[in-house]
Amino acid sequence: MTDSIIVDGLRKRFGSTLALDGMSFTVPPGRVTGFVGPNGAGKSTTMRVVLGLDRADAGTALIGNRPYRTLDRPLCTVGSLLDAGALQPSRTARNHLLWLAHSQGLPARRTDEVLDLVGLASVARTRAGGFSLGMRQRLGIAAAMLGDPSVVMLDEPFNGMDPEGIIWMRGFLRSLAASGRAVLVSSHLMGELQGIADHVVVVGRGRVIADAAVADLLASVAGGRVTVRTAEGRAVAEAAPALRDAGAHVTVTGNDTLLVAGLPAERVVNALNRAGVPFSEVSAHRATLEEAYLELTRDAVEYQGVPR
Ligand SMILES: Nc1ncnc2c1ncn2[C@@H]1O[C@H](COP(=O)(O)OP(=O)(O)OP(=O)(O)O)[C@@H](O)[C@H]1O
Repeated sequence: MTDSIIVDGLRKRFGSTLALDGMSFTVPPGRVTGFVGPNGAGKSTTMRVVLGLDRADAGTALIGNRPYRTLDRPLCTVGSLLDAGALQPSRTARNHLLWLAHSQGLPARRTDEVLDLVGLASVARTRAGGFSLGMRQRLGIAAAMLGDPSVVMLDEPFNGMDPEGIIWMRGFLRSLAASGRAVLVSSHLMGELQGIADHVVVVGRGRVIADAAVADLLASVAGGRVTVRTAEGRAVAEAAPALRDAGAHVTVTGNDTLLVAGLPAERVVNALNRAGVPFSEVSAHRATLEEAYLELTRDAVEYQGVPR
């Protein structure tokens, strides 16, 4: 599979709101790309434009080098889940999918295959109106997979899922990428993306703030904070000056503990050894994707709580 999503210079205004302000990124095949940003950053609008549901004022959105509207059999190229609530509550899960399959000229047997795929085979003949949000998400994903698409785009698929559902979703998204599909997943749950996304596109105020491999993003934000534990009483008088001489910013956090910034762990060890300060621990902090995200989006949050 070789299809990508290519978003280039999208602009979209709703009245006085500039929802998209030059949104540009690519989602290549074979990996999970996380699409993250604060409320109102433009994630849903971007996905709607890619799917031809909203028209951009400027810019282009292509799937496999073609605009969505020109695809011959859209469900066979791109599968999407934007709103899990969008179903006929009186239809059974199977009939919902049968109706969709029929409208796209897809064989009826695909409905049973995708119900199996998402773990809903046992409730195939239950009315979807009674489904929990997590089950609706699964049904929405089953619908997205009907045409065996090469591109998959899911808006907040973890919404309403219980822990078991979240574990299932993680494995499912990884398997989609492993089979060569281009996968775009929006989420507020940064912890979830850390486990599954290879790459993240971070957006704020309608444009891209960061477009990077998860590993690179974490390294850039880690900031090299290191915790040091010395022998009792030697943190202030001996370790701190030695580390400051080596160029570190040092905060003494206890009688035998220090927090060091601006010096990698190996150089912290070297400085302590040179000064003859015994220590029992030198540990580098690993930034989480959540920390990286908060740092990147600090200036892009539309609604920020003001402490009173
Ligand atoms: N149909 C619409 N009419 C008016 N304004 C809209 C419409 N759709 C989106 N907007 C506005 O455009 C901006 C971008 O919204 P969008 O839903 O794309 O953001 P988002 O990143 O998906 O946010 P969330 O995480 O809250 O879903 C917001 O300010 C939103 O209020």
